[in-house]
Amino acid sequence: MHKIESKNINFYYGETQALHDVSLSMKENTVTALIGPSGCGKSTYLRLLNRMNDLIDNTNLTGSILIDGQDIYAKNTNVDDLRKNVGMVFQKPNPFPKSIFENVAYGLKVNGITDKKIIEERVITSIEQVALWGEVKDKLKKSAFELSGGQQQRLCIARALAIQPSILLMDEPTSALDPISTSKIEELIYELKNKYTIVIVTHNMQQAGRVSDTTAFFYMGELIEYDKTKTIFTKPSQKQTEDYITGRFG
Ligand SMILES: Nc1ncnc2c1ncn2[C@@H]1O[C@H](COP(=O)(O)OP(=O)(O)OP(=O)(O)O)[C@@H](O)[C@H]1O
Repeated sequence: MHKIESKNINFYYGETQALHDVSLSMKENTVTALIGPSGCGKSTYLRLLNRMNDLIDNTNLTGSILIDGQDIYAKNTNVDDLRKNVGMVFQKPNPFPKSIFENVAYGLKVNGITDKKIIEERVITSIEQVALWGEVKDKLKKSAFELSGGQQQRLCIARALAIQPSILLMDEPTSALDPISTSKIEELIYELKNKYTIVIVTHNMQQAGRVSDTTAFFYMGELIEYDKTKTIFTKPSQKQTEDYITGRFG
């Protein structure tokens, strides 16, 4: 069974169809990169996986998305539980105006965890998981805004991990970061796939090549090609994929 299975997805913003008959499935503990030129539907697809598009008015979805075999758009789906299971990290680091500790503890508290010891343990584990502990252990009470952009992004990943998701969605997580921070996040993604299933939108082809097991190439709302990353970058079967990865358009 696939961890994520989407079948015949069509998605509309009002009259505009943003995704056309997309079927895409991902195995557990893998990293999948979504690539393609601007406006091709990558983020739209990503946001369907934790129902973030529900927050936009006048949208319509047909087709089905199963996570662990359950239809996430079924009437009885609890969207809060879904979003706990499917964490998300955005393009720009978006820490809350709170301390480093509170940023990571926040989601736990919102989800009803009150035991201080459990909160502390989870905060520490999550910060360790993103390889940030050494850099922040002496200033957990300081504002998260005092961290560098790269540290803030790792903190946001820790915040997402603290609520123990099994899937992590990342929408261009390094596009606002310098090369050193970017490589730290890439190393982290590589480590995290042992425990999580990761889907990452990236404009950076080298990054897709470095971090992902499989790559999906989207063009104008269609999934043109989906294969092992190595195959996509060395022997794509579609001309459009080849043109894109060789920089002929996009
Ligand atoms: N909130 C929205 N309302 C209306 N149309 C939207 C909305 N968000 C995206 N779209 C449209 O849907 C299409 C796909 O957009 P999407 O953001 O998914 O593409 P993308 O591949 O992620 O692009 P980028 O790489 O530039 O982020 C585009 O035509 C876009 O204009």
